[in-house]
Amino acid sequence: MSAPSARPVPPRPGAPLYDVATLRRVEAAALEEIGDADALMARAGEAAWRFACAHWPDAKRVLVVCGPGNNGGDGYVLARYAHTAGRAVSVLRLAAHAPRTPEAQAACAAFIAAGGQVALVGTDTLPPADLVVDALFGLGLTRAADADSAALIEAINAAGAPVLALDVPSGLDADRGHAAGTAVRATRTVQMIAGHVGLYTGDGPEHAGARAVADLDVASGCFDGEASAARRVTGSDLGHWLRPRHRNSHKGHAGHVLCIGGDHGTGGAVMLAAEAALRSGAGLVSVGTRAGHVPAMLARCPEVMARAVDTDAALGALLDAADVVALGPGLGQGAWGHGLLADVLASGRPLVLDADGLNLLARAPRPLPSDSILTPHPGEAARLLGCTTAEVQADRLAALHALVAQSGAVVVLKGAGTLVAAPGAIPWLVDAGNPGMATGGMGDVLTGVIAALRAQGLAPEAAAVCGALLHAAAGDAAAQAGERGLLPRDLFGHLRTLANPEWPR
Ligand SMILES: NC(=O)C1=CN([C@@H]2O[C@H](COP(=O)(O)OP(=O)(O)OC[C@H]3O[C@@H](n4cnc5c(N)ncnc54)[C@H](O)[C@@H]3O)[C@@H](O)[C@H]2O)[C@@H](O)CC1
Ligand SMILES: [K+]
Repeated sequence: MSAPSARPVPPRPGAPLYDVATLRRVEAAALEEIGDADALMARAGEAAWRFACAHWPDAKRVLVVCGPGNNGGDGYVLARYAHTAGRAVSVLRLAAHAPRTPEAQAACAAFIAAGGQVALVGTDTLPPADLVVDALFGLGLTRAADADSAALIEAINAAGAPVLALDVPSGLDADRGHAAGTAVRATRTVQMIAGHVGLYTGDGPEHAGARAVADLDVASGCFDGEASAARRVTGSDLGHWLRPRHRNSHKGHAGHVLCIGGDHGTGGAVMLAAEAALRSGAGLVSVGTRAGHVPAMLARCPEVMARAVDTDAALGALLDAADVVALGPGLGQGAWGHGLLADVLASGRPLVLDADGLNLLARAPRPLPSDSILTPHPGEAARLLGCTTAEVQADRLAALHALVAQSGAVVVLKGAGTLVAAPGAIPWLVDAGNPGMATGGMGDVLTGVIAALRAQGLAPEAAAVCGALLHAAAGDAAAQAGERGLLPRDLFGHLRTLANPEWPR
């Protein structure tokens, strides 16, 4: 009799996202293969029109704002389809934005030949419309929008109609996810050929709205030899990492997490991390904290083994028993926290470092165990890098790479479009989470989740990305009841549910 087949392993998760330089090369390869630049633009404009019809089938008055480049060209093609379909189409452009490329000029001429009209627009209020199509700037944006373009973008945002952005919401940097000046706030964005990394992190999600990709039938061979800038994962990818437990599991198999932190006045932080670790499947969770917080910890969660760590001996015993240490929530930056960090680093235990653990590291940089995980928010990242939070947010991917290079660790850069990277690996982008999660204590929960997954045997990179995803997905589930007022502890029940994806038995 043959052995029962192994449970199916899903393919490597994540959809590739690309930077502009790579998309330009892919586009060039596609143009070479197709042999006709107008044909690719025709596909883009037609795909965008089909997308508009699918989402706004009843839009009678369609306003298309065209810029000077090929993004504007896509807009002229869409306008021709809309006009031919009998919609009331207005194409508007700034006087300075006459089509400059041969393809855009041809698309504009074809629209006019079909009976369409192009009007010059000032920077004042736009005429009423049921749908505004933003074809002002795409991948070719090279600097913050000039004054007239910025005013036009403001007019699009104030139009009071749904906005469909072609390829990129105009004004957004498609690599960095940064809106240096003003940028279109789209209802939806249809990206051409492949996903653009900047639409998924930083300012990107806010400006792009719901994102889709029109692949324009570009052959997969056009991507040969091209690396993605990031891999996008969503809650449906959790099953890749969260396998069912073996029937004969015992608590020793699920690992022992030690959470350390909770200086005077911030005891709740380490309690949140500890409970999150239990709800994410850690077999045992210990807490080392200030003596005054031990009774509250035990009252809140009797499954936790809470100890005062006011002496080195007490900490040593806890460290000996731990598989993974989560250090930082509520730690403070005083002598107590400083001493704990030094002792934990000396122990060489696998480490998840957060909050004041990171701030102490920024003040006194030192080597970390090679399998450490750091979970900075943009402010902590800025302190580690010696720059401003705004500089981190202006180029989150660059900040992520710099943190990995600096620390040699796996880094989770939190914020909208959380990024995760290990040394030498393509970053992960977590496409989940919501603004309701901008609440004190939410990061402490993430620390506990990641530590628990690490303790259950996931390698550092896997624990970090799966943990960030599990945390964000739990936040989304909790936000079903509303984003405002969402508390970190509202995630606990959802962590438990989502940590157990359905698997055929
Ligand atoms: N080449 C092709 O056949 C295809 C092109 N596509 C479209 O083409 C777009 C890229 O076209 P382009 O490379 O022409 O670039 P864009 O159309 O994005 O913009 C380039 C133009 O905007 C000007 N510009 C850039 N930044 C500015 C600023 N801050 N203020 C004022 N003017 C500014 C540039 O001088 C240039 O004239 C893509 O985003 C996509 O929409 C895709 O549809 C795929 C096919
Ligand atoms: K655009």
